[in-house]
Amino acid sequence: MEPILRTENLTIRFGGHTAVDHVNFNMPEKHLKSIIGPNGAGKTTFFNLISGELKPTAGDVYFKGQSLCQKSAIARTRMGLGRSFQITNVFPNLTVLENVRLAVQSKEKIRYQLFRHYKSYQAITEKAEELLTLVLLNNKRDALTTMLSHGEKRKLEIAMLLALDTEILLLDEPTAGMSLEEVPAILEVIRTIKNNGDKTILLIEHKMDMILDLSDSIMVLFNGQLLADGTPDEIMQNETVQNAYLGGLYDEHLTEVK
Ligand SMILES: Nc1ncnc2c1ncn2[C@@H]1O[C@H](COP(=O)(O)OP(=O)(O)OP(=O)(O)O)[C@@H](O)[C@H]1O
Repeated sequence: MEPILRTENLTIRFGGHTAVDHVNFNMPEKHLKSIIGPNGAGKTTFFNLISGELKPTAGDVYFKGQSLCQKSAIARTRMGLGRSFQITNVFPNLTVLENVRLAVQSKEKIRYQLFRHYKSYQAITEKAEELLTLVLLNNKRDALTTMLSHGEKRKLEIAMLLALDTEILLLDEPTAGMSLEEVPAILEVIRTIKNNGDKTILLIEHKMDMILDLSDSIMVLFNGQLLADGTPDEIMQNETVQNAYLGGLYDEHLTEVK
């Protein structure tokens, strides 16, 4: 079966530095794959190449077998590749519900262009509320976005990404900058999305316990190259990964690999 997403020799150079170096990877549908690797390994750059924010120097990305090299980031989102919003893209002085409603509306507008009457307005609100419940944020629906904690903002980003209803979700460090108490809620949100069974998820994370808990597979980037790709067990036992990256950096007491 054709993977839903794959890359072929994906490469980008910044001046003399090759940040992503001939990466071949593929994702089966409805799979959750995590990307790990030390700082500067090329994880975010790899994401940006997939989402279309960066153009590769060589190689290509394929969505359901279709080449994406000529597709803009917006075109890729329309096709079904969603990347989490940065919170800077939301309206800080609107409420949480209003922001998600706008995201739902933008998706519906793309599809139907017919949202003028009350019934559809109500449907949008209901969809937004459903998403806020899914990300455990419904209790903050009437709060101004600017008042949210960091963890709550990350949940809002996920709700807005889900509003776009894309088949693939690209989540770049959803727990970055969170307090330890906030992490389990995000873990729960991602687990719920995964268990709903209709999304393919690509996740960049540094928290090893979370990665091992959630992932169907893990790929390891190192100096822009794909060092390994396998099940969590395979990756934990992979000698090359141990020597190059995990060895000495990860033990059972240390939950975050940097
Ligand atoms: N626009 C750019 N111009 C020049 N160099 C860049 C650019 N973007 C990324 N790089 C370089 O490419 C390399 C990979 O960066 P990237 O941010 O993808 O790593 P990362 O694995 O996501 O790291 P982190 O875990 O710290 O987020 C780094 O050496 C970085 O300095």
